[in-house]
Amino acid sequence: MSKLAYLGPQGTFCEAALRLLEPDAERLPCANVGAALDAARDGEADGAVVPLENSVEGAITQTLDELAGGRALHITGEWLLPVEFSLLVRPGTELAQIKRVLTHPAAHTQCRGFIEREMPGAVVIAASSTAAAAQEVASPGSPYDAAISPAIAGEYYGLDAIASDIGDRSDTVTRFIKVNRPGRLPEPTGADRTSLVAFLRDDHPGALLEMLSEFAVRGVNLTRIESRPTGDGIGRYFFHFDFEGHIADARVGEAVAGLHRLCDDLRFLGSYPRADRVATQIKEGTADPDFAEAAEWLGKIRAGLA
Ligand SMILES: O=C(O)C(=O)Cc1ccccc1
Repeated sequence: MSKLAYLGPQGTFCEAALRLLEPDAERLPCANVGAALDAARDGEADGAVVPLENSVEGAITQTLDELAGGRALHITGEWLLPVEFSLLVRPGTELAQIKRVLTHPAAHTQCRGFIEREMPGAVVIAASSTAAAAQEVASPGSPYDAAISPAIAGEYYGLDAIASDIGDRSDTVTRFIKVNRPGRLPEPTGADRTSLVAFLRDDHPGALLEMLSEFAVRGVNLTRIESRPTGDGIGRYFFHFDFEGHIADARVGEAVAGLHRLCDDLRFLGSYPRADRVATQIKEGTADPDFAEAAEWLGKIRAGLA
């Protein structure tokens, strides 16, 4: 049975994702995303499940930064799950009494409308996860009045939901990923995604365009691009890319090799089946046989045979 670390404690959205999609796995709750990834790196767990991005709020930046640094991990799977937020309080607390609300920053930004409308005077404080917020609110003498969390966290920690489905949009989905220590890659399925992190060699006009061209000329469709500060001063960035296809595909392999020539450091983050199972559309002239035929043709030219 595999043991998977996740953003805990019990009751997070991350745990719900894990329970749903790997019901037989042993679960290891961790205090934050970094600790979950380290448990996978150190072998304390076989892998980790962490949130990566949200359809409203965008990236979970802690996850992006943790994957870009430290010992390499590979994404081996992804899942898209709807999230629904509840306002949890100790029994007896009323909406009008709420002054201090605790939750994960990604939940805060997705419930801004409700907070402004229903609790305009409340201060929102960041917690490491939605369930950590609920656990804290439930603890004796807590200075916080409410947590924004999944409803199930209320059941675990003995809190009441005084409002449900408080997100600004009802169709919000979160993308969770499973990571493992580098090893055998998942087989190509025809509906795959590849992720990597690119650190530019030097800053010059058109540097980003040069990277994008490696994808464009080979017909590789990007599905996400994100710049993150390197920490080495204003204006210094590295880039996260997600794109369609598997590293085993010729066009993807060649695009990644092209990026490798352009970059100081290129970190491969994995090729894995897409959660939505949408098959990759292959542009004319960019299928594997097209690359093989072109290589054969070039070989003949070089050998003086054509
Ligand atoms: O804190 C959690 O429960 C998480 O799993 C992270 C998160 C927070 C808000 C929306 C989606 C995921």
